[in-house]
Amino acid sequence: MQIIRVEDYEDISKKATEILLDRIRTAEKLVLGLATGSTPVLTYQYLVKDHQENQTSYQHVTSFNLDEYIGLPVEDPNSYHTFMDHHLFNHIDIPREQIFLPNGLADNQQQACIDYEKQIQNHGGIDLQLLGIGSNGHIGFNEPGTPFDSATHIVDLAESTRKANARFFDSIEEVPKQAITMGIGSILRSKEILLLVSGEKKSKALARLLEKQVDSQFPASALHHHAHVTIVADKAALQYTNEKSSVTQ
Ligand SMILES: N[C@@H]1[C@@H](O)[C@H](O)[C@@H](COP(=O)(O)O)O[C@@H]1O
Repeated sequence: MQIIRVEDYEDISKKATEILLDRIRTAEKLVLGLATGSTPVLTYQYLVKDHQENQTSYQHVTSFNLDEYIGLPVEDPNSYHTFMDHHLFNHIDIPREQIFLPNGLADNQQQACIDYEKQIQNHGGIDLQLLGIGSNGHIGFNEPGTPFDSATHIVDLAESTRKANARFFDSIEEVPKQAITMGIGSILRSKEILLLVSGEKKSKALARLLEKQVDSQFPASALHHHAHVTIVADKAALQYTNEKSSVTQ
């Protein structure tokens, strides 16, 4: 696990953009795993800016998002479909048919999970997975207790996760109670993982992750089972961490 320590959120986003652009520009074909939440927003803005200024192309990129709420129409402002269109897909040249998000509206949800997992595999797996982390250690929507070998599945969202995400909705009652998410196993099958952690509110979760105790009650700790994880974190997020030795400045 490589940890890149930077000053602040802006620098996290610049570093993440640099890593992503390196892969996007050098690969002949690339499968990106993408994340929602506030953390990657500025990274997406920088990717869009780069596309406008340097015409970096996404014609050869396929993307799979980590998760989606169950029951929100695709066009709902809070659906992750809308989030991704608004922050990234509407502004770059990725072909629409190469964009995949879990289907939160399927009649047969179990089948939708199986289909999503198959689609990822049919595209040769994810080359680079972008991740954020929840304060309780969730990755994607994999809440504490999720088996580390889980594939795409339906989850009941933790109250703490619904509360944290309520800021995007008019009230907590409107936050869906369920979501469809890539499993921890799906995430671990990615060839490379890039985890972005910003701010004081993630500092305890990051400190716990860097204790290196693997515990299913703390989903992000599964990342210790992966050989190629890069964490880009700012000073505020790293404030409880004494691991200066393993930190690249
Ligand atoms: N499903 C998403 C996660 O993929 C994200 O990593 C997490 C953290 O969000 P934020 O980046 O807003 O702190 O929130 C949501 O629950």
